[in-house]
Amino acid sequence: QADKLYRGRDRVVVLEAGSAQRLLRNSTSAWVVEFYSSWCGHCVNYAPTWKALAGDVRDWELAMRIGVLDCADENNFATCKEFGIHFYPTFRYFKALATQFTVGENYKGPDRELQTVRQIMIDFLQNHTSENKPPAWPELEAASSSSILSLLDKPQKHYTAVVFEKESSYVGREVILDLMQYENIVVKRGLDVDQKLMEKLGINSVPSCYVFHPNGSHGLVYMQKPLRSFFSSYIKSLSGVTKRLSSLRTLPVSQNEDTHTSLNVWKEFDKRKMYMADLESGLHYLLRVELASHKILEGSELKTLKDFVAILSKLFPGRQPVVKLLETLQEWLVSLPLDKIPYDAILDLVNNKMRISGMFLTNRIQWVSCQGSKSLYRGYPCSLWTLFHTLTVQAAKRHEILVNSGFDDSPQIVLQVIRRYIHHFFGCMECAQHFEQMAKESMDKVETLDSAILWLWTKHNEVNSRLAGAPSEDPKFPKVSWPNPDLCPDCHEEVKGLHVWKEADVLTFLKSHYGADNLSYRYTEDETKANGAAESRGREGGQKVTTHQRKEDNLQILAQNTRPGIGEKLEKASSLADVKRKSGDRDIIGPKKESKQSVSFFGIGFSNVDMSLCVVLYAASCFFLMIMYFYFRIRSKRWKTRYTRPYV
Ligand SMILES: Cc1cc2nc3c(=O)[nH]c(=O)nc-3n(C[C@H](O)[C@H](O)[C@H](O)COP(=O)(O)OP(=O)(O)OC[C@H]3O[C@@H](n4cnc5c(N)ncnc54)[C@H](O)[C@@H]3O)c2cc1C
Repeated sequence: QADKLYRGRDRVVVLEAGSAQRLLRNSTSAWVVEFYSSWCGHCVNYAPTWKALAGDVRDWELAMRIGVLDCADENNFATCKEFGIHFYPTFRYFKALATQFTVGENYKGPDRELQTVRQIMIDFLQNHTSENKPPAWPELEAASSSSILSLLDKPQKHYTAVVFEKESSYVGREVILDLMQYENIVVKRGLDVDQKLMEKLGINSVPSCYVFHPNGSHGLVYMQKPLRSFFSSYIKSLSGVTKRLSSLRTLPVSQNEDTHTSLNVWKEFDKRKMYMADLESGLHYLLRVELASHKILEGSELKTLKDFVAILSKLFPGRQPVVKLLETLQEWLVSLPLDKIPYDAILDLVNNKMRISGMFLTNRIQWVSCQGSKSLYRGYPCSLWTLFHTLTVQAAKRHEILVNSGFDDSPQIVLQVIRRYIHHFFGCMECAQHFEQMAKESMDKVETLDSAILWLWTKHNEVNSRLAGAPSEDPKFPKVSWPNPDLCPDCHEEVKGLHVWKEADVLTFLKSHYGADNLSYRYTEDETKANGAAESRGREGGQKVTTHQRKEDNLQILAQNTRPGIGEKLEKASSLADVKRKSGDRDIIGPKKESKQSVSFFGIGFSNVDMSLCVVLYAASCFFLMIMYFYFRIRSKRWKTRYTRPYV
């Protein structure tokens, strides 16, 4: 709990999967919610502003509440998907008294400064119609001159404070909301347009505050500075103006004080190694959370997904079930004659259909070399960098595989696909913008696959130096130029007292660090499955093996399960794949050795399940033949005795 970005005392309501919809629907207050991700550096950096805003408008909570929802928390994945959150942070407004589920309205302010957000909150409150405006809300519209004049020399039950200001000013409305939970006071907003009224009350400058006392006296209040805080605190200090008791028992501030007791046990690791648990956890997040937030994929998004999965299927140095899953997904995407794909169909394939056939990717997050000293640090972006570096290294080692698989011979091929992935799908929008800027400057100049490895390394170091010292930096893992001398002494040199990188040595180091041989399978979901991994390390050798018969089954099952129209096309895709297979148009890369789980006869691959079925069928047919044999033997004996019995 201590390492969460937001806590109850921050006055921000921490929404969770179970509470979000319930609190946001039919609420008597409007809401502004930040959907954030604890791995997103910008969200971490912005947290102090969001907390400060929540503290600043704490008296407005009967009209508007400030919430947060952590989309990096596994429990909230589905909820963030329901709200259609693609990028972090995303700010959404929710109107009060909404009877239906809504995904809210996007924040459209020019910046995210505290004051701008506060003013847009007021605009949003004023956008409520008479039907969805709770009766307890104060009036934010300017009062008419006549209603203000009617207060003169007339005793009332309570104070009335009028903040005179320009039409464009927000001070009056802010003071009204600051005082909305106080009794014995009504605050109104007056505009400086009625010069006669202004002269009558002796107001020469705006904003100014004019107070009508219960005893009928009234007068202009002298303020040292005409600021919201000065007006509000003066009015709150008037004798008899007190906070309503019911307001003191405010709405629940946060549900999360006692929840989230996830016990993150520190995992010891070797910083010289790469961990499969990081790669698989990152891949799980990428496929099941980041991409899954896009309901339908089409156009350049779909093309990017296809290319990215194709690169992964050729270069991911994973365990066999994972590699098979990627290969099958790639084949499925390629053979699909659709220009739009509902992402749920992909999820169904990955989560259900493939699993039946033994293709499997963990659905648990286990950060090892990407774990942070607190849960708000590191994690997914660290695993994504690791994956990207691995792909550039694998591309250089296994270039011919890419070319044989129909990729163009460009040395930038992997970098360009990574660039498009980041542009379309990476949840941290600011990160994507920075990366695009770097790519625009120099990615096109990359001329060899080795320089692609070095390009990514250089750019990653640029990001490291930009982020050094930022609040998102994990103190236990400071952002430094990498690899440091401790990791790679050969990579460093001094020329005339100045540090220089020895790029040839850096390249050798990167190839070794991000090579499949440097992968540790410790902490993977089932370490025993690592024998599959040892086999798949042979992928660096890049040999062809047989493909999966189950792909066609998957397509057929999917065809039955998806929408009409898409179903038909999926069936066609199935037969297309069949034609492709018969014509020998296949080029799937797999383990060097034939795995224990896959046996090949006449170019057709059989899994353990296939083999077991064969054995069962074989045994059943033997059994059946035996029964037939004995049956006919007994019949023939009876027949013989009947016909050979002598006549009497
Ligand atoms: C494409 C991309 C762009 C990003 N842009 C931003 C941004 O603009 N602003 C922001 O706040 N956050 C950004 N992030 C996130 C940020 O870079 C870090 O990933 C995050 O802060 C977690 O940092 P970390 O300490 O885990 O190390 P990371 O920087 O994530 O590095 C992960 C691991 O890679 C290795 N490594 C470090 N440097 C290099 C290198 N130069 N070459 C090869 N390997 C290396 C180390 O083993 C390190 O532990 C971006 C992430 C990605 C994937």
